[in-house]
Amino acid sequence: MYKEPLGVKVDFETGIIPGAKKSVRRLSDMKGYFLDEKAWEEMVKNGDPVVYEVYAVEQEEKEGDLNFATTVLYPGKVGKEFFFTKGHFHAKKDRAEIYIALKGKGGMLLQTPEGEARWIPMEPGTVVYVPPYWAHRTVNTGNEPFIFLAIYPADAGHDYGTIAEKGFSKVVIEEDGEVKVVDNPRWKS
Ligand SMILES: O=P(O)(O)OC[C@H]1O[C@](O)(CO)[C@@H](O)[C@@H]1O
Ligand SMILES: [Fe+2]
Repeated sequence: MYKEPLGVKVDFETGIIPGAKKSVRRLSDMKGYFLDEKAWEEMVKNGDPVVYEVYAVEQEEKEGDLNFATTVLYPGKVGKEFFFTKGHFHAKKDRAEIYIALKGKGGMLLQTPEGEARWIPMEPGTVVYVPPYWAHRTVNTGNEPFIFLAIYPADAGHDYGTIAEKGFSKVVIEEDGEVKVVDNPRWKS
């Protein structure tokens, strides 16, 4: 009747959670996500790098329960665009989430269903509150792995479709040696 409590030690240096389910996203898993399609194709041909790894401790999809996961988002760029996670709305759209940055440098792009975007820079210790209804994507703007912990309702689910199709209204690029958050030229609301 009662579930067993759990204490695990997250390795803040590597992001590894012992016993967690690991998934790996390579660049080839992210077709259509980056603006520079030629650069994407070249990089997929030349080694198809791992963009990020997720270590997840997940429960049954029931209201009231919680999941947690670390993500190790590697440094890199496709063209001018920094490596990022796919990004998603929650399938249950009104579910919120908390992110805690552990290592490296990056940020989070958030967006309403109408396409209003926000950028929140993240460094170790930054806690980000993702309110209900906001899509969210993390971006590595540094040159070492960007590692963070996410805590989310077990019944939140993932809706990747909208973002896969339309992307975010902003993109995070490097220009003149600077990190810039600019309008996505391909965005259509
Ligand atoms: O699910 P995405 O967009 O690939 O991003 C990965 C991260 O987001 C989560 O889905 C939580 O929002 C985690 O599994 C992981 O921390
Ligand atoms: Fe989420």
